[in-house]
Amino acid sequence: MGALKDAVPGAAAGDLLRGAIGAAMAQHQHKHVAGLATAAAWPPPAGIQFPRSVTIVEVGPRDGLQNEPGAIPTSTKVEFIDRLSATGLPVIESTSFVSPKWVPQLADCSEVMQQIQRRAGVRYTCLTPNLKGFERALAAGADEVAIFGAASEAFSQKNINCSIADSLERFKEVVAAAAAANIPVRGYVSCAVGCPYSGKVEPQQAAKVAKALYDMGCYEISISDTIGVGTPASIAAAIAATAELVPREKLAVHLHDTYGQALANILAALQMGISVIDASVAGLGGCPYAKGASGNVATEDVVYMLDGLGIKHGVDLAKLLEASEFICAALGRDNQSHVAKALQGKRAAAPA
Ligand SMILES: CC(C)(COP(=O)([O-])OP(=O)([O-])OC[C@H]1O[C@@H](n2cnc3c(N)ncnc32)[C@H](O)[C@@H]1OP(=O)([O-])[O-])[C@@H](O)C(=O)NCCC(=O)NCCSC(=O)C[C@@](C)(O)CC(=O)[O-]
Repeated sequence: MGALKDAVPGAAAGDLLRGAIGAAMAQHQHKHVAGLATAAAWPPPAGIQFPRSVTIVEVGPRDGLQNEPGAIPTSTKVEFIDRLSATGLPVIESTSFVSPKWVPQLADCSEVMQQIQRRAGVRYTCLTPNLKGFERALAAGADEVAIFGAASEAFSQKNINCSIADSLERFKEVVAAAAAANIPVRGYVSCAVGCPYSGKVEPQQAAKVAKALYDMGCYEISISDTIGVGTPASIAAAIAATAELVPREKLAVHLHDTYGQALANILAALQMGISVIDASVAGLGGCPYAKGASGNVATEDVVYMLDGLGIKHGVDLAKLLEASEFICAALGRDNQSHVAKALQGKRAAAPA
């Protein structure tokens, strides 16, 4: 928030909190950021291969907001999603249809889905833990839903109040209802390398749950480091074990950055052929039922790294920065993206 206030001399905090950065200011920022080059692309060193293009799944409006301490107006969430839609991001996980008693921050999920301005080519997706959640998501116009299993029994109990086996039975109902409604279902395997309650998770355990989700009909499985304890070695082990049971091209990664390993872990995943990456603008995020978990890898940082690697992603970094500054101002939060901070610093130093 500090950086944005500095960029807008005289702006009252209340103005920033209430909402929209004005269109004129957004244009001004865009012009300045657009003038700041992103990473120059270098060819990969001999013997190292990366995917030619990557799909970024933006989880900021869901994962990023579910753990916020203060109330966030529905209009702020809607504007955040609409700004993200304008960046070229192809998938925006917009909210969760979970119990409002468990995640009060997303209790306005139906209103959010009904009020966003849908942009052609963008998939607006939602988390659904059970049939009730799926039915609500369908009624609210979700393009796609995600079910979220865990590789750790303890986390499954804390997060969705049932065992892994029971969760898989519930998810089958969601997948069947989604198939009948022609809605694609994505699957998460949370705590794929570490659990806040039971510690280290074996790669085979993550792989087993991933296979169960894939076999029941999920079109993609996101291997998730919920508490950000993974390193390139443990993430690679989870991917390798899972890829023995689920086609590699059906795998994604969802990496929190608690220990500052997320970008390194993504690089390892890219080298293993993974081409779908979850990320959260400004590094927002965290699970209310995983104590100590910090935000996801920042989308801006992922975009910058992909640019440097010459990997296509379709996201406009300048517009992403606008969305990122908007939500940080609305939440009164510092931006956790290194790239956002660097670009803000450059902009502040640039002649007017
Ligand atoms: C799964 C439940 C519902 C079980 O919760 P429960 O208490 O065992 O469920 P219940 O069936 O007994 O229902 C309790 C109440 O919730 C209602 N209810 C039940 N379901 C719904 C629904 N879908 N929508 C709205 N309301 C619902 C239900 O109707 C009832 O209402 P009451 O009769 O008391 O008034 C609960 O534990 C829950 O909602 N958990 C979600 C927690 C959550 O969202 N955690 C954060 C997700 S992030 C994550 O998991 C990791 C991920 C995906 O980001 C990947 C990563 O970062 O690693």
